[in-house]
Amino acid sequence: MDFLDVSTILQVSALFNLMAALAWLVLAQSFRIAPRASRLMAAGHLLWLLTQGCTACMAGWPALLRDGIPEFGLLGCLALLLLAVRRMLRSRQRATDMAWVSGLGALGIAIGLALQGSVLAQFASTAAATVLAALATREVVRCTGGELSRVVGGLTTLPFVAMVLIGLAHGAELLTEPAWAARTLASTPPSAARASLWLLVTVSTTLSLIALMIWRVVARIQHLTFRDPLTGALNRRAFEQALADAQAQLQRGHGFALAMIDIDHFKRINDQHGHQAGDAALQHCVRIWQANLREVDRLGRLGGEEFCALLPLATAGDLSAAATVAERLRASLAAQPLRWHGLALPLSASIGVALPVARDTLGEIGLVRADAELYRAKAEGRNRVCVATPLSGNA
Ligand SMILES: Nc1nc2c(ncn2[C@@H]2O[C@H](COP(=O)(O)OP(=O)(O)OP(=O)(O)O)[C@@H](O)[C@H]2O)c(=O)[nH]1
Repeated sequence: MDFLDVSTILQVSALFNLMAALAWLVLAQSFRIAPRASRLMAAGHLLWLLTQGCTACMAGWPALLRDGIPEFGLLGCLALLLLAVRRMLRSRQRATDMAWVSGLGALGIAIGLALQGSVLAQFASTAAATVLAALATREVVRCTGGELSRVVGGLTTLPFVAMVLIGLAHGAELLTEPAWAARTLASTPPSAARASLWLLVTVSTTLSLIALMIWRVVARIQHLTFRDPLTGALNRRAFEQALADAQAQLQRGHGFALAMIDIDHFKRINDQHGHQAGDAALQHCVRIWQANLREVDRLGRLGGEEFCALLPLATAGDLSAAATVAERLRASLAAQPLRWHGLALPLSASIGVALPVARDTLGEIGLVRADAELYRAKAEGRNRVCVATPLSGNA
């Protein structure tokens, strides 16, 4: 079939890489969407385009260039892809592993070229590129696992897995078929099947990255909608929704408790050390409390320096379990002062705990009672937990 000849596929691939590079640049420059990741992706596509372009027209070039350009190009593209994936997913993974793998790969290619054995150069670039693709796969699985549905997560990961498999197959081919491998990539144009496979992988990897970017934008919008921008705790609206949901669960026998929390003498921090210190104190408190809560617990900022923790209970009505959690929140904050410009600012909080009642559809009774206990804790000297006696009608 004419439309499947190698040069047509390579032209389509070149056009695709050019368009993709431009699209990533527009996203980065005009829309400021994941700008660094988008720029890295654009650089990756342009490098691939350049590599393909050189490969197509270097018949008369010195052997060193003919053999070296495709291998260094492949390695560079995979390194850029891994960096882009990590930026896109806001991974905290350092780039040390990427630098080591790329460095060793480049060294292997250089040794292969110096020995005039393109097999070694090809093998080094394939091995390093495969490891980089595996690192990118691991990153995608780690960052999206549990966050995306299985189908979407699987589809997004698939192109990266395919890259690893192609790398492994090519590596095995180089090792087991030395007669084939003795010919260089430059002197052996890829078959139509191989060129199509690479085009497919390039397109599907780009689509995957776009899916990850959309996921990131949606996650950001959700964060802005449901989270307090300063501390990352749920905002009031989201917390009230969580409370209403928990109340609905209470009717079905799933109990929960409310712990109303207020930082003690917070105004003093603002007055003595400035508003920025106050903001840092709020972030410090939430960081500590989140670390002492379970995944199922919900922490909301109701306003100013007032927070509320919604604590699902394993046993409905188990007030002592809720009191234990509240005491843990209090004690952990009291034990960890805020480090601020060389000072250690002690912080404490007063906490009121109450059990909601099933007859209250919106959870307001629970909130009011937890609030009353909070004020009792303040009145009794602060930095303490006060627990409400259960009302009749508790689930
Ligand atoms: N830095 C900062 N301060 C805030 C924020 N929201 C509210 N505040 C301040 O928090 C302070 C709350 O003061 P008060 O209500 O008197 O409470 P307090 O000083 O903690 O006293 P007690 O609760 O009685 O222990 C006020 O000065 C508010 O301006 C915020 O987002 N950042």
